[in-house]
Amino acid sequence: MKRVLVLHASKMGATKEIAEAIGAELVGRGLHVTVHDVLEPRALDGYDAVVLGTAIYAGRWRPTARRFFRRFHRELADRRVWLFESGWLGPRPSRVNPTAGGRRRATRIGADAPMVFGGKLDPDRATGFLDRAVAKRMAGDARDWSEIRVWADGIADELVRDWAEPKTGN
Ligand SMILES: Cc1cc2nc3c(=O)[nH]c(=O)nc-3n(C[C@H](O)[C@H](O)[C@H](O)COP(=O)(O)O)c2cc1C
Repeated sequence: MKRVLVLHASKMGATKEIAEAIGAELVGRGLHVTVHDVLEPRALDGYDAVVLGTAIYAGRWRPTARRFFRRFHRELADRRVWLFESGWLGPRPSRVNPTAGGRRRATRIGADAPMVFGGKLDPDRATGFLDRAVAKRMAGDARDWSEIRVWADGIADELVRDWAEPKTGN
């Protein structure tokens, strides 16, 4: 059975919840899925596809996601990989661009540029002066669960098609 690894690099939990929703959608489509913090994997052996999501802080991927990518970029280049970033808050901007670092990493492994989802800021989850100050000013939840499910469904469509058993008996 082919396996999908869904990884999240989250500081306050919003990106982790997006990764869990993606994982649940893929499971609903009959795929074998593991959802983990990006810190966990010691190797990617046994996983045929990877979905990697990171929160964006100050225009950059989380340090744990950057480290993961540095360590595993060769293994990622050998697999189907989808990337997503979670960041913007408030009303949906007319155009949302992935970070420059995210685009560069995607190119390096032959993946599409990261999908960008809205994020969430909850002052109760923020620690540290800066995070608390920003979270108070920009508190809100811009995640669009149907958009997230549709994106995950697109991944499932591609994987199911790629992994379909060759037809016999014609
Ligand atoms: C200090 C701070 C800086 C942030 N910088 C950015 C940013 O540069 N771009 C962006 O899109 N979102 C930014 N955000 C919003 C977060 O990325 C967003 O709230 C995200 O969903 C948090 O994910 P997490 O809960 O998984 O850590 C920032 C938030 C804080 C608190």
